[in-house]
Amino acid sequence: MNYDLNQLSKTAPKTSTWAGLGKLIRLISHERRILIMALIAILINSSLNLLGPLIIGRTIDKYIRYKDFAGVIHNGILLLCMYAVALFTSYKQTTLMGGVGQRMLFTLRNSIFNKLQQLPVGFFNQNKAGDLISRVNNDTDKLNQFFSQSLMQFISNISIMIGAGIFLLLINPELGAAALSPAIVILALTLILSPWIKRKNVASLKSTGGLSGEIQESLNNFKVIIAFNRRDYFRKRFGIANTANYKAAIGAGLASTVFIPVYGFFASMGQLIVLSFGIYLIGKGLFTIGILVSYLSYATNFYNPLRQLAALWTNFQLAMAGWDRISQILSLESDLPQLPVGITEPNAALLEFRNVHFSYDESKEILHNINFKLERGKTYALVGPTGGGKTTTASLIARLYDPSKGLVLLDGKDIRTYTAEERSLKIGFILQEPFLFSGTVKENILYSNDMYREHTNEQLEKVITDANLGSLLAIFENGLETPVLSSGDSISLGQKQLIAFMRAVLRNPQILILDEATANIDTITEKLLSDILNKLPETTTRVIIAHRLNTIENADEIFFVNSGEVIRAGGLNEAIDMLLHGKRVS
Ligand SMILES: Nc1ncnc2c1ncn2[C@@H]1O[C@H](COP(=O)(O)OP(=O)(O)OP(=O)(O)O)[C@@H](O)[C@H]1O
Repeated sequence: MNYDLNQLSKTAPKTSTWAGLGKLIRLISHERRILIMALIAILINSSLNLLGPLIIGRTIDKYIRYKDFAGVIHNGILLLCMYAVALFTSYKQTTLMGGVGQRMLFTLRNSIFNKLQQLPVGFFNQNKAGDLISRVNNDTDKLNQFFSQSLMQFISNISIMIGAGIFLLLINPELGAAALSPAIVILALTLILSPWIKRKNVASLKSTGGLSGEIQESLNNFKVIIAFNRRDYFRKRFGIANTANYKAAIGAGLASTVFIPVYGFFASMGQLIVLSFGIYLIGKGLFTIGILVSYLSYATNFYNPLRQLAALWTNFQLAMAGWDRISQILSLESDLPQLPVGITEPNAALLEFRNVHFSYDESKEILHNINFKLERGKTYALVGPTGGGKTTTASLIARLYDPSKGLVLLDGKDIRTYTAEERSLKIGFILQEPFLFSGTVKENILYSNDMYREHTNEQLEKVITDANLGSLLAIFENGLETPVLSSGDSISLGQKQLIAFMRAVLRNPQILILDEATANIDTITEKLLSDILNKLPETTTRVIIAHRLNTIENADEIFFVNSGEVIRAGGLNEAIDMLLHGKRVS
C-alpha cells in the first residue's frame, strides 16, 4: 500500500477555502462556550470602536464649534470610559482564544501521535521521520497561531469593517458608495490570488519538512557518513534541500506580502475620495466639519482592517496549508485492519503459519508457501544466511505485516482478529537495534508497561528481581536512573537490547521474539541473557533469530530460513550442515 505522503498529496483532491475553513472551525467546535464569550467580547469591542468617531464628530459640531467646554469634557470622559471597556474586552478575547489555540494544539498533536502509533511499518519505511516531526511540530503550530491570534482578529476586523461600511452608507449614501468602491477591487484581488498564495505556502511547508528529513537522516547516520567519508555527498544533498527550502520560503514570503502595498494603495484611494468629496460637500453646505471628521474616521476604520485582512488571509492560507498536511496523516488508514471475531480452531498450536506467502512489493516474493507451528513453552531458533528471510518471518509472527496469501493463526484464531493491544500483550519483539526514548532506563522500561507507572524505584526493582531480571539491571551503573539517549553513545547497543529485553519480559508475553544481537553483547552478558531466557515462565514460547551456537544448541527446534523457505532443520548438526552447505540466497 502506498503511504508516501508526498506522493499522496499530488493525487489528493484539493479542498476549497470554505470547506477548509469549515474543517478548521470543527476542530474547535467543542469549545463553543468559550468561543461565544470571545465573540461577545469582540462584538462589544467593535461596537465601542465604531461609536467613537460618531461621538467625536458630534463633539466638534455641538460643543467645540460653540466653545462649550463642559460638553467637550463630558464627551471626553465618555470616550475614555468606552476605550477602557474596549481595552478590557480586547484583553479578554486574546486570553480566551490563546487558551483555545493551545488546547487545540495539544489535542491535534495527540491525535497525530495516536494515528502514527496505529500506522503500519510500511508507513515509516516510506516517509522520513524528519518530515513527520515537522508535520507534528511546525504545521500544528501554524494552526495554533491562526486560532490563537488570527481568527479573532479576522472576525473583529470584519465586524469593524461591516459596521464602518454601514455608517458610511447611512451618513451619506452617494459618498459612502464612492468611498467603498476601491474595496471591490481589493476583494476581487483577494479571491483571485488566494489559491496561488496557498500553493506557495504549501510548497514552503513541504520543503521545510524535506529539509528537516534531510537533517534527521544525516544526524542519525553521522557515524556511517564519517566512516565512509560521505560528508560531501550529504553536504550536497543538504545543500539541495536547503536551496529548495530557501526558494520556497522566498516564494511564500513574496506571495504573502507582495500585495500588501496594493491593498494600501486602494485604501488610500478610498480616503482620498472621502476627503475631496467631503470638502466639496462642506463648500456646498451639505456637510459639517464634524461629520467629515467622523466620516474620515469611518473610512480609516473600514480600510485599516482591510489592510490587516490581507496579512490575516495569508495566515489563514498558511494554517490551511498546514492543516492539509496534517489531515493527510489523520486520514490514512492502516492496511492492517482488525477483522471481526471469527471461529477459534480447537486444540490449536500457539501460533501457526498456514500456506503463508509474503512480498514487500509486487516485484519479488520473499516467503513462499510457509507452514509451521509453534507450541507453548518451547524455544525455536531461526537460522540461515543473511537476507534469507528470518526477520521477515519474525515480523509476520508479530503482525508487523500481513501475508499476501495464507493465514497466521494465534491461539487458533486469525491473528488479524486481535486488537493491536491484545497482540502486543501476547507477543513481545526485541529488535536487533531496539528503539529507545531519551530518558532513563526506568522510563524506557515503563513505556508499554503502564501498570507499573505508579511504582517507586524500590517497588519496580522488586518486580524486576521477581522476574529474574535483577542481574541485567545490575549492569547499569545507576540502575533505573541510568540516563539513556536515543541517539548517541550514552550506552552501548548491547545495553540497549538489555533494556528492550527487560521491557518485553515484564509484559509477560506468550511469545517472545528476540532478534539476537550479533556483536554487541559480551560473553558474560550473553550468559546472563541465556540464563534469563531459560528462567522465563514455562509457558513462554521463545523465537530467537539465532547467531550463536549456544542459542541453537538450547533450542527445542531449529528452523532453517533461506530463499523464502522455512525448513525444519532437525538437530544441531543438520542445522550447522545446512548453514555451511545450504543454498545461499541469490
Ligand atoms: N522493508 C523491506 N522492503 C523491501 N524488501 C525488504 C525489506 N526488508 C527486507 N527486505 C528483503 O527481504 C529479504 C529477506 O530479508 P530479511 O531481513 O527478512 O532477511 P534476514 O534473514 O533477516 O537477514 P539478516 O540476517 O541480514 O537480518 C531480503 O531480500 C531483503 O532485501
